[in-house]
Amino acid sequence: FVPAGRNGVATRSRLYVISSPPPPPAGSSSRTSDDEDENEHGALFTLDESSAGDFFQVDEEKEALPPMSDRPLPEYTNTPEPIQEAGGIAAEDEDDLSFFYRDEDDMLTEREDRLYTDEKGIRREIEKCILVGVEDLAAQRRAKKAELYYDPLDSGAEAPIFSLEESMIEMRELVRTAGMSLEGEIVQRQKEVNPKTYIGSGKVEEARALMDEHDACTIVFDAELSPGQQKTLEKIFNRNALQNDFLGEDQEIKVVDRTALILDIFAQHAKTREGKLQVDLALHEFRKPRLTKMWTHLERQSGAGGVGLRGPGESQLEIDRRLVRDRIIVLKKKIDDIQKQRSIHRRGRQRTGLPLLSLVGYTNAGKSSVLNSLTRAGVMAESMLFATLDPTTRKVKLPGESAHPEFLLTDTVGFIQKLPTNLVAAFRATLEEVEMADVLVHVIDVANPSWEKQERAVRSVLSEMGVGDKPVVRVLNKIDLLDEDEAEMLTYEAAFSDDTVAVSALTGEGMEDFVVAVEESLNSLLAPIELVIPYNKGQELSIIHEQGVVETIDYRPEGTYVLGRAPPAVANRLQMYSMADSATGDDTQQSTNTKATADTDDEIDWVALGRGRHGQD
Ligand SMILES: Nc1nc2c(ncn2[C@@H]2O[C@H](COP(=O)(O)OP(=O)(O)OP(=O)(O)O)[C@@H](O)[C@H]2O)c(=O)[nH]1
Ligand SMILES: [Mg+2]
Repeated sequence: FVPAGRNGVATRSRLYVISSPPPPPAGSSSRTSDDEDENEHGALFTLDESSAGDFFQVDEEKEALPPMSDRPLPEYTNTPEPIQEAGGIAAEDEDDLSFFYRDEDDMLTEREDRLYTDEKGIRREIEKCILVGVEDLAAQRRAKKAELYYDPLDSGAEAPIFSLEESMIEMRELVRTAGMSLEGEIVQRQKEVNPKTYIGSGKVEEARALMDEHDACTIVFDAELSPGQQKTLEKIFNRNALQNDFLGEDQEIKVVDRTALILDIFAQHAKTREGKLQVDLALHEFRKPRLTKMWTHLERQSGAGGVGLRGPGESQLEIDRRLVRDRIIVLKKKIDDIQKQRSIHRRGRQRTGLPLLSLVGYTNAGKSSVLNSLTRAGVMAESMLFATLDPTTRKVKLPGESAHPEFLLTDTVGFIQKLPTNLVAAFRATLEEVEMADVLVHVIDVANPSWEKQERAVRSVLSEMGVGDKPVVRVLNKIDLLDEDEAEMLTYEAAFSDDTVAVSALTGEGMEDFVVAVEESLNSLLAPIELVIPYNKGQELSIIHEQGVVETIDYRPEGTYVLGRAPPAVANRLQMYSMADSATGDDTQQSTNTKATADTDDEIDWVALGRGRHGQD
């Protein structure tokens, strides 16, 4: 069994190490945990060992963190000055005053106001909306051209452009996930965008009439609206609303664009403290430029109630701006602190060292289901977009005589086309997991008619992130939903490809192939060796056995001949026994000894790996 954090072995892969470890379950061979799944519900990830079956075993512990209220309060230098103000923003003020005593629990409750609980205790949506789809004909034409020159092997390929219908299907799903009821749709095909209202004035009228007809209070645009466009549209719709007076006094028509809709879903799904802080930051960044434009009704010198609490000549708008600005500073600071904590955990994982695989893929592709099917980790898998927002890592043990009996698998947030970059940036933590991974597992929902475009959209994000050249295992998921011919075709295609497997995470079909593909991808991280090891260096031989793969072994007079693969650091260290100088092949001589030392920082702890296997033997 491997003691966590052996000295002198620097590793590339990482394992979460708990700072104050709970007692390991009986039979556990190493100590692992996830710093990320700090969860308010505590018991989201339950593990049913008995159901893990013969095939996969799960080794999992959960970090035992004290409840938030019991933890020491961090010190902040950027404390915003307390502001008290009567009127509409009182809640914000209160939040600022007690900022350090309660925050994450009270954040992001805005959404709740739009839901109500019925007599059976079920939450129901009250928000009716209509959806506006816009097809940019010029962009579509460009896309068609690009399609002609599309090179499937170019990992840096540009993101594909989804057709109007494909995009609308996705938007309907997003609207549903956000908890609204979709009452009607309007589409416009246009050559250029109307700078004031995005869509043409005729379409605005049409939308108004449709909203009128259905008593809808929200209009969702499948586009990124500028703050100015949003303001103009809101003005137009609300003027009409007031004239028709069907919404009552305090309800206003909201104009929501794609970014705002996705942010709303993120806000509803954020579970961990870090996730909530990140979403809150993204929301504030989103609102900041809209403050001036959108909330012009706040733009007045506030009267009663502000005495002593306002800076000289500060208007309501200035106060609002200051509140948002201060909040952004504090949120950033808090997130920074968590990131520091995270890097401590990461160093711990690096010491223990197991290969790290990261699940990536379009939202709803089945990433969490793949993780579940492998580990029965009980990660929430739901038929909604962006069910997962926080990275969750599990240790997976493979069966039998495997060179890589254990690895870590991280579930991450899903990608979506046209995702604004500032939103992506808000999920730095998740993206870091992807950057750190040795191998990416790209899960693709082949039951979705747009799966090829979705796959390309993901690949273009990956290459933007600079991880486009990491080894990838392509998982064609949900084959159970395809008709027989289609399923057969994809399975056939996968059988001819080293890095592609066709599976159903739901039924477990093809998961054995997945495991083999993972093994192969991990093997690709090993360097080929051909050595003759003197008999007095028997220890070196066992290291190769443990950490690498031995293909041929032969006992010769001068020592043991070994042909196989080993981690690059081991291969480099044993280079003095290399057969490279002799006439037989030269594939071990790929780096010098000096490089070997430089490389060690970047290494996987294969000793841990090998011993893990021997522990099972
Ligand atoms: N029929 C079928 N459904 C599947 C399969 N894999 C996943 N699903 C379903 O697809 C939905 C989405 O699965 P998730 O595992 O939550 O997908 P995800 O990629 O983690 O999604 P996000 O976290 O929201 O990005 C769930 O309803 C799953 O039950 C499969 O192989 N077959
Ligand atoms: Mg998920």
